[in-house]
Amino acid sequence: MDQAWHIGVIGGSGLAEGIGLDEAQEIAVRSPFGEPSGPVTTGRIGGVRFSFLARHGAGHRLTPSAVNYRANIDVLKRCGVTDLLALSAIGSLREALAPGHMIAVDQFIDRTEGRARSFFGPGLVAHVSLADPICPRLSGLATAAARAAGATVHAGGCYVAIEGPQFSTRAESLMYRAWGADVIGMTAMPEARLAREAELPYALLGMVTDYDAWRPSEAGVEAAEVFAVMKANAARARTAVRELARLLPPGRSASPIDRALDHAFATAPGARDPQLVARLDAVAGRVLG
Ligand SMILES: CSC[C@H]1O[C@H](OP(=O)(O)O)[C@H](O)[C@@H]1O
Ligand SMILES: Nc1ncnc2[nH]cnc12
Repeated sequence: MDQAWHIGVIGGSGLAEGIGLDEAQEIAVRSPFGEPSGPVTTGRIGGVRFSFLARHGAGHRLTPSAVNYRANIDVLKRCGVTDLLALSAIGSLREALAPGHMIAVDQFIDRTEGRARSFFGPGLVAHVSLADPICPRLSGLATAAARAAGATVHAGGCYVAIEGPQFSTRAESLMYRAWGADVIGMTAMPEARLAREAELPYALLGMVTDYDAWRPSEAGVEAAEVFAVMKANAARARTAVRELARLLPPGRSASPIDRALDHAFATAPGARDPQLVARLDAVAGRVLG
């Protein structure tokens, strides 16, 4: 039987003020994985439930490396989110992806270092599939929603996630292009990995803010450029979320991602660490009981 949609939205740079939910309520949700970036704002658009979390916290306090991605995903799962839409500022590695455009990415290259990238570990080993890290259904709906909001939207593309906080050197920027990456950012990994472990279909709508550092005749990206383009496009991103609410089919049919953990566990039931299992009550309660 179909269930009700409950869309989680993680707002990135330029979207810390939220997405404009009706009947909005701010709730502090605790996580066994530590401090999330801030409270969750939960509310409605039309008949659809949404929960919003500002990735870098109120006032953009957290660096991409300091964001507790595990706690963020955990609290959204605890709120009952069924699907997760990430909104991010991204640099472009392709001429055709111009500042002001949006892109619904569908692949990742992960160059981040030292971030907690799994809910699982010693005492409960799990391996989920990440071949197709993006949910095609949610991504398709987000693409249509962004187009309905008036944006030029590119469907599909590869996002390389760097550790930051510095932007890339010209040599790195050229190397990522040669690797086949189309856009660059600092936050989608490990966010997308963790969403899959938490059985949350994940899509990422990126707002192109700059051409990074690969164009020979141009200076490399500066933060001011990113903030200015984001400021100019934040309203459109919010409209895209409202359009998404309008475009969602009335009921949510099951997704294979809802069962990503079905065959993922390597550790035998009797060998599992009860403390870790307890921490996983929200993320993996469906399979761990
Ligand atoms: C402000 S420029 C770099 C910053 O912007 C992006 O953040 P987010 O993905 O949360 O929108 C990028 O990944 C960096 O964290
Ligand atoms: N060029 C860039 N590199 C990394 N993250 C970004 N976010 C926005 N533009 C970026």
